[in-house]
This record gives sequence, structure tokens and C-alpha cells, in this order.
Amino acid sequence: MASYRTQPLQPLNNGQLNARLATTPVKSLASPAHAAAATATRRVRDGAEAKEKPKKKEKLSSLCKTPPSIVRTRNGRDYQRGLFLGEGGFARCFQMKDSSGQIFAAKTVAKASIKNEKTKTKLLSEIKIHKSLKHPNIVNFIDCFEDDVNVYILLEICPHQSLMELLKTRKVLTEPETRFFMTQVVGAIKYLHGRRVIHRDLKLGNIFFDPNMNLKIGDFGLASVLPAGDSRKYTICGTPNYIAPEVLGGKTTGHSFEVDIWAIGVMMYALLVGKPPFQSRDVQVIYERIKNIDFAFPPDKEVSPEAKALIKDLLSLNPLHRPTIDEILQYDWFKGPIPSTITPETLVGKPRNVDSISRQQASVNFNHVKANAGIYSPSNKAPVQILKSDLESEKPKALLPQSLSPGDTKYKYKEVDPKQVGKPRRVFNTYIATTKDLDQNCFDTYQNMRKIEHLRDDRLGSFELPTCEKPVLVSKWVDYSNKYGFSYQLSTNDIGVLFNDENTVLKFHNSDKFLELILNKNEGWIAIENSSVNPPSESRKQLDIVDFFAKYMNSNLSKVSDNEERKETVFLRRYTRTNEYIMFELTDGSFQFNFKDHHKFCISKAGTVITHVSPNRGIETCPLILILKQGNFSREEVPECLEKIMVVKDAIKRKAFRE
Ligand SMILES: Nc1ncnc2c1ncn2[C@@H]1O[C@H](COP(=O)(O)OP(=O)(O)OP(=O)(O)O)[C@@H](O)[C@H]1O
Repeated sequence: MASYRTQPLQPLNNGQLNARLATTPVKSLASPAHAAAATATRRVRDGAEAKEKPKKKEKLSSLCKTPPSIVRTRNGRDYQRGLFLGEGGFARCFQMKDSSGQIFAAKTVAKASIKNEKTKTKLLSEIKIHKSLKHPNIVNFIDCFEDDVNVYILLEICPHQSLMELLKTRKVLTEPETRFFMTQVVGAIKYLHGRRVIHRDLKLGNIFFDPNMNLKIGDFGLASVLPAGDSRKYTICGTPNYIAPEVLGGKTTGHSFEVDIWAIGVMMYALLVGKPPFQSRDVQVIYERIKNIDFAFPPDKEVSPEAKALIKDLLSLNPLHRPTIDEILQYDWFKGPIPSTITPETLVGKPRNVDSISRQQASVNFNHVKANAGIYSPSNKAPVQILKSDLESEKPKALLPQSLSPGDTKYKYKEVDPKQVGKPRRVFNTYIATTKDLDQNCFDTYQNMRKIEHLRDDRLGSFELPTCEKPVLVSKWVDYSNKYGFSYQLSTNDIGVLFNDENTVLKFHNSDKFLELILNKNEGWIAIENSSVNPPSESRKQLDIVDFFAKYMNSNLSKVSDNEERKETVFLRRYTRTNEYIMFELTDGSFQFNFKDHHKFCISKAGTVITHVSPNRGIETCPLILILKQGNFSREEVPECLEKIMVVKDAIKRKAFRE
């Protein structure tokens, strides 16, 4: 993939866009009436959500011509244009296929619509903010490029449209489905606010479904990063039905993160009732109703008292009376039934099993959905404290920095001293390890082991012996996956925690750097490099867990092997525990097996090299073929050596064939 994340935005910054200046899509307006007029131009496709009078003015997106069938980027990459996906006020969206056949969505903005400096700045801001984000419930930003007529923002494809289309088809959703969706939305907003990003245009039409029916927040056209030390924004913007009352207050009051909390309330109401709470044909009436919190639950719609209580609090006039993003999930409503996943049948009708989720199952599902949305469960609020007391039976001490959103709403968002909030140093733009390569390596490892096992003696002469280097090994580990995750130390002395959400934090030895490795299951790991001296606030909790594990492992566990230098970034992909062994799959393609009798094997170089680590830390690395022919290692004998190798081969086979 292109190195767009580390490159400046050359395609957009090179002055070409200055050539055509036009109207701005920015809703920077003096009065609500103006706001309505402008939003109507850009938010037309939300007509179902706010039945505004159609404005005669042409949408800016209509300036966007269908892109050529092949779009060639400056870096020489070709994308094949596919189907038209949809249209907003500003952009049209098309499928784009790369040379490997992968399909993306290209949000296409006509250069003719970028007619002034303000519009250009806004588009650049959208791109800059969106490309800095990486979360399972945010549309993944892939790349950005231009041709003579359009600017293309290449995004992860969301083939099942948005919550708006879902609601149009279904009319109303069940509470369990809504609970699932709201949990994912809360996860994404928690992530955004942790990075001081306010979305400011959250609505059903901007929340898309990925191929697995997970929600992805998109359209960062109105998003804003609240500068450190600044607590409010003053631009009036949003979509009428979703605008928070303090935004309508305009330049005098200003607004902050709570506008997104308000929008969550509007969306939750809309999904359960079938239309937004302040809906009216006349935009002015919408605004009046918002300012007076004039909404009611229609008696013919079944909405639980718990849902009503949460919606009422979310739609509080005073932003400080709204629950914080963390508090939302603690409402009783979230104790109700929730599915563990959403299936495509949801798109067409009420899912069959949605009414039969037991309380026990609901709690398991809720934790699962939260973990997938990057949210710790409330009982894990101070994970290191619990961890410390659990592991060492010590009196817990306050080890963690205070939460970003404490219980007292008065101080929310103000608690973190902006000067103390670190920024990611570097976001790697390519996958640091891909699942495809690792799966292929797993398959190759099994095939090679099998081939070597069956190699006839008369063919041995023609077999080229591999070069043998000592692989990176897992030298210590602590399994705490019933609470947080699996921690390990590598022979490079780097320390990692594979968290239960499958993301990893890897702290480098002898360096202030640590990596957040974020897993996209279909693709692989994206890395964000941070400094542990001044980490971003949202990483601190995880870093504390890593540090705690590190201290615990250093003082309590002995090492498997001596230190080596790190040659590449290696971390634990996954591990498997059985009665006989624990198996580690590392991202450099090696497989380590720690057997119960304290002998350890590591298979590296796609199955051609084997390393033995004895209980007293003696290490020998040789070509697998030699051990198979000799029957054992020469330096130190391994009990049941060949049987152990067969166990290893079978375990890798099971992974290769996903048995
Ligand atoms: N990642 C995606 N995958 C599939 N379709 C998408 C994707 N992103 C956008 N679309 C389609 O393109 C349409 C326009 O996209 P988007 O809402 O981002 O544009 P916009 O002009 O900024 O919209 P708005 O008028 O809300 O500002 C969406 O309504 C949707 O139909």
C-alpha cells in the first residue's frame, strides 16, 4: 500500500486545486436559518431524516463527473472504477478495484466544487483527520489521490449501506439490535474523543455497515480536532435533525464533545421509534423543538422504560447533564439482551433469534461486543489495580492515571492536561504483518515439514540445507486472558501484551518507543508508534498494563533464553494452549511449542529449521532434516523427540487447515 500516511498531502497541496474556486460546503453560519439553508444543500440525502423543503440550488456533488474507467495515481497505481455507490451533498462514491482485485470505495469530490480556500482547507482537514484514525468501528481510510477533475478519497468498502437505509427498510429496530449498534457507536466515539476529535455530523446516514455487518462511522467532513487548551468550538454545523441545542446557541455558547453524545441520543430514538425525535417538515420547527427538548415517545411504539431513561439523559438540554461516553454503557438499558453479532438477515427483517437471548448470554455477548469495539468492561476500570491484587494478593494501590471521562460530568474532558497529552509519533501506512502472508507461511511450514519427513534417503544429497539462525523466542509469558490479555517477553527483551480485543501493545527494550498494533482481521496489523515518555492519553491504561506485566515477569519468572538483538519487529500473532503444550505463532512466521516437560521447540524458516531449548536453557538450532534423520539433537537429547516433532507438525496442520 502507498506510504500516504507518512507523506505530506502532495496531490492536494500542490496548488492545482487553487485553480477552481467555488462555494464552500462548510456550515459556518450566523443563524439557524442560515444553517438550515446551507445544510440542506449538502445533506440532501438525509431527506428521510429531516424533511426539508428541497432547495433549488444544485448539489455540489452533481459537479462530480463519473471518473474514467481506469484511474491512475501519481505513484503509478491503477484503480478500475466500478459501480456507483451513492451520493452525498459534496461527493459521489464509486467502487474502485486495485490490481490485486481488492475493492474499495472512492469518495470522489469534483475539483470544480472546491472553489475557494475555505473549501479546500475543509477537504484537507477531512482527509487529515480521517487518515489519522484507526478503529474497528470507523471506516478505514486507505489512500488519497487526484486526477485532473476529481479528488479521490479511497476508503474501506461498506457494501451494506448505512443505518439510514436499514431503518428505511425495517421502519423500526428491536432493542437488542439497537443495543448492539449503540455499543459499537460508543466504542468509536470513545476512541474519537480520546483523540480530541469531535465528529459533529453523527447521523444514521453516516454510519455504514462493513461486509461483516459491523458498524463503521464515516464522513469526517465536519469533524474537528479540539486544540489542546481549547475547550469549545463555535462554528455552527451539523444536520438539522441531529443538531444539539448548544450548537443552535451559536457563537455565544460554543459547543464541545457533548454534541456527539446528543447525536447518539437522536440516533437511538430514531432506531427504536422509526423517526428522529424532533422531526418536522419545517427546519425552523425542528430547531424550536430542539431548543425546548420537545419530544415524546409515541404510545403506539414499544420502547422500554430503560431505553427511555437513557434517551432522556442523552437529550439533556445542558451538555454537562448528558452522560459521558463511559457512563452511557453503564445504564440499565445495556443490561438487556444483545446479540453477539449482526447477520445480514437484519437488513431485510427482524432477526429470528433476537427475542431468545438469555440474561447470561446477554452479559457474555455484551462483553464480547464491547471488546470488539475497543471498550473495557466497567469492572476493568482500573485494570492494573485488579491485576496487581489478583496476581500478588497485595493491597491495590492507585496505579492508573485518572480516567479521561470521570463520573462527575462537570469536569469531563477537562481533566487531562492538554500539554501532557502525547501524539502518535508515526502511523505506519502499511500493514506491518499481514494475515494473508502468515496464513500462507503456516501452510508452507506444514507442507515443508511433511515433505522433509517423507524425503527419501536417496534424495538427501540434492536437498539444500537451510542456513540456521537462532529465532526470536517467547522467553516469558503470563496468561491473563480471563481479564485483559496475554503478556509475553521475547528473547529480544521486547515486551508485548496481546489484549483480548486482539490488538497488541509492544514495548521495545532499551527505547522509549512502543507500538500499538491494531488488527484488521482480514488484512493484518497497522502499527502506531508512540513514545512511552509522553504517551497519548488513550494508550496510557494499556501501557500501564504492559508495564505491570513487565515488572511481574521480571521479578517472578525465569527466562527461556538469553537476550538477542532485535532485527525486525516481531510480536505474537496468537497462541494455543492444550494439555500437552502452549503454542506461540510469531509474526516472523515461526512456531514455538513449550511442552509440559519444559522442553521447547521452535520451527522457523517455513518449516525447515528447528530449535530446541532445554529446561536448563541450552539452545541448539539445526535443519529439521538432520534431526529427523538422526532421531534427536546432538547437544542435549530431547525425550520423545520425534513424537514431539509430529505433535508440532499436526498442530501446525490444524492451523493451516483451520481445523
Ligand atoms: N465506505 C463506503 N462504502 C460504500 N459506500 C460509501 C462509503 N462511503 C460513502 N459511501 C456512499 O457514498 C455516499 C456519499 O458519501 P458521504 O456521505 O461520505 O459524502 P458527502 O458528500 O460528504 O455526504 P454528506 O452530504 O453527508 O456530507 C454515502 O451516502 C454512501 O451511499
